[in-house]
Amino acid sequence: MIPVINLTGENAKPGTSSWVSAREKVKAAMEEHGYFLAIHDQFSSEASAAVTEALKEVFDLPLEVKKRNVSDNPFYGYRGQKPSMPLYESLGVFDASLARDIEPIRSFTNLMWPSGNQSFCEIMNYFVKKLSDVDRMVSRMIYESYGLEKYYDRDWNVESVAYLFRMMIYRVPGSGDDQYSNVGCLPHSDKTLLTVIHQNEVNGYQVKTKAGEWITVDFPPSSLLITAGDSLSGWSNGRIYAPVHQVIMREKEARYTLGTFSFHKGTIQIPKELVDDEHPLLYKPFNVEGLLEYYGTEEGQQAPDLLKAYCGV
Ligand SMILES: O=C(O)CCC(=O)C(=O)O
Ligand SMILES: [Fe+2]
Repeated sequence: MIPVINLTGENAKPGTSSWVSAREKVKAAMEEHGYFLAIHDQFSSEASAAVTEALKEVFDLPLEVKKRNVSDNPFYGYRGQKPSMPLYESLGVFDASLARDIEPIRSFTNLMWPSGNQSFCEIMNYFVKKLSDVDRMVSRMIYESYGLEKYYDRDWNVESVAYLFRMMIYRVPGSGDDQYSNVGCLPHSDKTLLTVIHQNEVNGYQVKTKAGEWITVDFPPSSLLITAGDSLSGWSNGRIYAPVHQVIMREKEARYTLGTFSFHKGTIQIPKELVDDEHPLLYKPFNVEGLLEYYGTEEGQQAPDLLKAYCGV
């Protein structure tokens, strides 16, 4: 039911026949489900344990310290204390150069611990690199699978794609102000191109199928969840599905996750190759700032199909 794709070994080597077959599986999963679990051999269980410890350490800091994590965009900084999501808190680091440069993570670390925290900085930087590498591998596969590799370097480079890095905690139900809520995260689709999530061993992520059924995603060890967002769905002229998902906490331990969220910095325009009689143009050119802004409005919140309401033809 849940697509699982191996992105290790030959499958991760562009040009090999294994890569081509993995690529076709990625395309099929993204069109049918809008997400898949990637099997990935790069995280040792020690690295996963270390990053979970680091997440505990940062979320254990006093609220006023976490609230120093502010951003111009309300979606990119500290989020928490929301009555509708009493178990949830998250911290964000936004910077285009995140994948190549330790500086944004270092300045976030220094904001949380003015006297420094080298091990936190190193483990987060390691994960940001790995997750954004997977984002780049998967996006390359998607471009190739549509025969659009000629646009890949133009579209998915350090100038055009920005990575938001987000750390998240979902506390055990009963531990928040609302004793009865098990809502970790309310239903939504991501506004990203792609989202890549790593979790500790606690499940809770649920995704809604096209048929409207909720399924809980059970992450195998060392796996990553790759989800398509509205930006990529729009770019693909609706071929790729951006699934609605939520987090429901049913376990006795907190769930810790971290993820990279890729955003296109300029205007997204559907490639002409993806428009034909069978696939008439669905969206006008759009940008993600505008989409996020519209999402924040009353009208955007009510829209049954956000992208269509925002920039539908
Ligand atoms: O933490 C997770 O598993 C998912 C979080 C999520 O859906 C989001 O931040 O958009
Ligand atoms: Fe999400």
